[in-house]
Amino acid sequence: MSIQTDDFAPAPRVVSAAPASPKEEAIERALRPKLLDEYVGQAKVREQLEIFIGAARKRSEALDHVLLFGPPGLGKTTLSHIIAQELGVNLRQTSGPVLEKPKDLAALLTNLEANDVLFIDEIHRLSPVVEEILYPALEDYQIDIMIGEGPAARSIKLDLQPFTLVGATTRAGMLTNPLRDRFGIVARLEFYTAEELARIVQRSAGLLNAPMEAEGGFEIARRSRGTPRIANRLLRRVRDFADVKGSGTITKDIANRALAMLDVDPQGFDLMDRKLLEAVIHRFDGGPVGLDNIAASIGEERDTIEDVIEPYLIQQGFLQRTPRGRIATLAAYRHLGVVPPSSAEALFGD
Ligand SMILES: Nc1ncnc2c1ncn2[C@@H]1O[C@H](COP(=O)(O)OP(=O)(O)OP(=O)(O)O)[C@@H](O)[C@H]1O
Ligand SMILES: [Mg+2]
Repeated sequence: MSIQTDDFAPAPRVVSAAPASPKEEAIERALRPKLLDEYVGQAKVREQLEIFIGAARKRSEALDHVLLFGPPGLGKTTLSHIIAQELGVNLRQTSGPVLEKPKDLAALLTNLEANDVLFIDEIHRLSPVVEEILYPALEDYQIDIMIGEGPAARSIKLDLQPFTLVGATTRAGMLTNPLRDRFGIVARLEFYTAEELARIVQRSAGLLNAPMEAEGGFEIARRSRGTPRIANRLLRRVRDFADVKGSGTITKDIANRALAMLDVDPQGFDLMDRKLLEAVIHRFDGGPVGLDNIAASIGEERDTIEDVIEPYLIQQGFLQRTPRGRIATLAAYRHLGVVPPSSAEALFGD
């Protein structure tokens, strides 16, 4: 009998913001809003895009290049699809790490039709040689490609159709300046409010044919770390719980019990969040402590801490990022039921 390595894969973190599996990605696709009107929240970004897309359509021009940035699961990929849909053009999709050689990108670019959208996910991970090709493409819709090899090699210019690049990244800070400067529209996605997430959960429950009371939906929304991907994931787990332990309807009580079983606390924090706060408080006296020390202490990758765990803790005011390292705030002490030292009172008390 062969052993599948999957059997030993660690259980995915229930509130991790990355898609857990190909199956989850398929479900996500089904729940993805297709039009700007169905896209909940991010009012400012939506309003801007509505105007710019409307103008581009009216003039039958390509939309300006768009950079979308923000933590995982907030709707960057969703928005890129919506942009193409609203423009009424094709969407070609790729990602920074996939584009290894200049010719990979050249092939994509030369196949674009007029005003198409090219979506490059994880655009901060483009290799420098590929990025070089992109500059003239973005600016003048032209690329320089090398033909032949050795002494006979020469460079020729190719004209491209006008197109829109939509780049997505969790780390705007890691983009090179010349690349960032070439985006006419830069949109930062923010964490969603509980009310906005409640609307998303309500809509998804409808699509999944899951009976749900409003209060049950709100309980899920409130504990989803401001992230639609997590909201949709928790919804599916709570629905399972409702089917097995209840009558099938997602009530407030069912949601509470299911989320407790999943170790999601009333603040929406999971084990990793609490582990991080506990480490800062107990092992590093509340900080300031550097990222590498935190990473070693909780056995998590630096990048995961910076991209996935920290942003929400910081946004919620449980952690502060200072030049000297991370500091736990009074809210963090209170959340863990630890009496804060006087130094923390002095720093954060009012
Ligand atoms: N504004 C929104 N309204 C409704 N649903 C949303 C919204 N944003 C995201 N979602 C839902 O959340 C899921 C995850 O969103 P998406 O894949 O677009 O995130 P992402 O920002 O691209 O994440 P990553 O950084 O991991 O690529 C989508 O499948 C979609 O169902
Ligand atoms: Mg994405």
